[in-house]
Amino acid sequence: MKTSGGTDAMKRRAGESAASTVDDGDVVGLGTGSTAAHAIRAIGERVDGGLDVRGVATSFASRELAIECGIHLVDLDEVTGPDSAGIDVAVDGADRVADGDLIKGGGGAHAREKLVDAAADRFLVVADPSKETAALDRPVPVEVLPSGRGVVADAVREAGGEASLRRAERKDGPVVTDNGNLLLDCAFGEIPDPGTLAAELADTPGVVEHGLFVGLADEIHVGTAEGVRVREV
Ligand SMILES: O=C[C@H](O)[C@H](O)[C@H](O)COP(=O)(O)O
Repeated sequence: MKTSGGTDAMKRRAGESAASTVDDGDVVGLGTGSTAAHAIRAIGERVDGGLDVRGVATSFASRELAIECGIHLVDLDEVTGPDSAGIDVAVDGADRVADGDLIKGGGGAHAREKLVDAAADRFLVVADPSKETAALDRPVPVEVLPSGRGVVADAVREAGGEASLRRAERKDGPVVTDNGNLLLDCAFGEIPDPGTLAAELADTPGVVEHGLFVGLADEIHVGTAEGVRVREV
C-alpha cells in the first residue's frame, strides 16, 4: 500500500517502538501489513546486532520479510501446546483502533494473526493516528470457506450488515487468502458493541475467522509526527 512519507514515518516510529521492547530469548509473533513490516525490519536490525529471538510469521508476506531480515522462524505449532515455549510478544498492525478493540484484515491476514496475537503473553498494536477512531466504523473482513460465502452473506444481512466479496485487483476473480479461503467485507456502519458482533460472527457456520479483535490488545503504540504515544489497555 502506498502511503505518504509522513504517514510512513509515523508507522515506522510505531514499529520501532514496539520492536524495542522485545527481549533476548523471546518468541515473537510477526504481524502483517505496512506498519508491522517496520517492526519486523527493526527486529531484524536488532538481530543483526546480536539479539536472539525466534519469530512466528502471520502470513506469507511477513514470512518472506522476516527471512529477508535474518529472523529465525519457527512454526506456530512448535511453540504452542502443552509444555511449549509459548509466544512472549506479538507485534501487529490494525485498520481501526477504538478503546483498545481492533478491526484487522485489510490485507486478509487476520485469521493467522488472531491465532498468533491471541496466543501471545503481550500483544502490541502498532498504528499511525489515522487508525484511531471513537468507534469501530469500517467493514469487518470475514474469512469464509468458499462454498459458505452465500450462507455467511445471508447471516450478515440478518445481523444488519452488508457483505461484499473482496475482489482481486490484478486478476479476474476474488482474493484468495493464505489459507485458500475467500473474504467478505461486512459493513455494519459504526459498531456500538464489538463483543456481541464478534460472538455472532464467530457462531456463523462457514466463518473461518473475522477481523474483530476484542479485548486482545495489551499496548497500543501510535507513531505521530513528534514521536510515539504508548498506551496500555
Ligand atoms: O490483514 C492485514 C492486517 O490485519 C494488517 O495488520 C492491517 O490491515 C493493518 O495494515 P497496515 O499497517 O498496512 O495499515
